[in-house]
Amino acid sequence: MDGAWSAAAVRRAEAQLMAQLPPGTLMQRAAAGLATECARLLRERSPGRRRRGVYGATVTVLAGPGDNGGDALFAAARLAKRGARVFAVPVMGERVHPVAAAALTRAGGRLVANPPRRCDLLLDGVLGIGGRPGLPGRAIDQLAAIDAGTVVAVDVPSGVDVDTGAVPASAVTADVTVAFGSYKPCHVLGRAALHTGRLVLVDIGLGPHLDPHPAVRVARDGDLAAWWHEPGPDDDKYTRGVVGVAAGSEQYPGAAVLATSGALAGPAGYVRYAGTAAEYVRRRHPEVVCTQEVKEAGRVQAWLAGPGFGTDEASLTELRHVLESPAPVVLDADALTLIGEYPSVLTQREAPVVLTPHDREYERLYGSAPAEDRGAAAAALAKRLNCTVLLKGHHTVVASSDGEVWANPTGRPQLATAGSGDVLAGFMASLLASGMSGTRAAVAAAYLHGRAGGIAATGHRTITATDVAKALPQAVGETLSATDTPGRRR
Ligand SMILES: NC(=O)C1=CN([C@@H]2O[C@H](COP(=O)(O)OP(=O)(O)OC[C@H]3O[C@@H](n4cnc5c(N)ncnc54)[C@H](OP(=O)(O)O)[C@@H]3O)[C@@H](O)[C@H]2O)[C@@H](O)CC1
Ligand SMILES: [K+]
Repeated sequence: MDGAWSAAAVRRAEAQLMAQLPPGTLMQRAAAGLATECARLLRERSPGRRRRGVYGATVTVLAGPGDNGGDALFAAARLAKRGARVFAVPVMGERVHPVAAAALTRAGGRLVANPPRRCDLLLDGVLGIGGRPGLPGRAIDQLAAIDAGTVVAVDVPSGVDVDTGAVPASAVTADVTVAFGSYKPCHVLGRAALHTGRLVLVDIGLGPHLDPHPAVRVARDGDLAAWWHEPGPDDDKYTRGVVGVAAGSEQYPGAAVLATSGALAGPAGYVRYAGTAAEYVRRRHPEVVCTQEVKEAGRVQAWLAGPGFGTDEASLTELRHVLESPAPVVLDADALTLIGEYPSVLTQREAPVVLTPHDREYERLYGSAPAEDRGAAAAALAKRLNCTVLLKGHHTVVASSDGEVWANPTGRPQLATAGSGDVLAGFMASLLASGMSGTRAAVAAAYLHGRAGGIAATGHRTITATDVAKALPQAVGETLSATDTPGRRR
């Protein structure tokens, strides 16, 4: 697992580490890592650039008043020593880190008010973890005026809200963000994650001093491999878990087909379908056992209810039957609308429930739209309803009822396509049926679904939900084989 730590937590760790080191050591570590990454980027081929390499490259620094500007100026001094033409623009009056500015001028760089209109690399050293959201006017003007080959954000893209990932005012949009010591929530949450670009972590030795509980958790391949229940020689289709899917209707049979596709791609051994689209499900998936009603479906280890399910009286009755079962449940789409109208159906439930709202469904459940702090928004709903919440978005967030927040690192805009959520929900129910906890099932499903979207999109501009379902087994295979951690057996 990776983590993202708040600015305050980073400062606490930094203070502990700095007490053991000569002054300025951490800034030099940060600047060295930043310069290395910049040099690597300058060596890369880039369409708008005439030459490759550091020597002769034009590098512009937007330098703010604090240590973030200091990091940028020290890194730029290293590039100037290697022959780059460096121009640094102080963006808060004349306030710049004095020692770093002196190092830059000694190395041949220049402090200027008007840099060249074009540069190969723009270093955003305006604001770091001491920044409040928004940019100073001079930074906004320079960003608009400069045509930069590559924009590198120093530690964080300036202007974003570091701790929440909100972007309430202007902010830098980076191609690459070079983070020091640890990730921060803005790198993985909300709209700020879209400003981050590719994320590079420079190790400055902060790790042992960071609080063991990050503000936001980020799953990695190894987590998935450790959580995945690999079938053993004594397993059969029942012991691997049975998934029940209550989805689709005569009007929306596709939701039933897609949700069962997702369920079939998961680790459970058996998929049962209950609903009025049975004929369509049978035709597409002969391996699914179909009934008309939830009560006829028999025992399952997890239910999915909701996609294409309808919101009438009959649907509410079926939802009640699902919730009466002692099994964990994923509630999606129409089931969320029903829960919004009849919240009492959720009370008295002991087995885990995972809710998968998009923003409008969230509003129906919570009474107001999710706040820009999407981690906090998901956690508030999870706490209120005592459920796991998977809040969908370009960076999907999962929150447990006890306040753990996870940001999903996979996924792409093409996944916002009809039926993609049905596949996700069915797959998640299969993970639950295999014995994963509600939060892990939600985190793992988002992760693998995003990865499947990536596989399906390779070489294509558009993808369908069916493509995503078909790519899920490959996403699982690649994820589980990408690590040496053996899959745990039950
Ligand atoms: N932590 C670590 O381990 C390490 C940290 N390091 C580096 O230090 C960075 C943090 O540096 P930092 O504390 O000096 O804060 P930073 O963000 O540069 O600027 C604060 C200044 O900006 C101003 N200001 C704020 N918001 C504003 C706004 N919207 N618009 C305009 N002005 C605004 C604010 O002024 P104020 O208004 O408060 O007087 C204050 O003067 C960190 O991100 C990393 O790069 C590494 O060197 C080594 C290891
Ligand atoms: K920055």
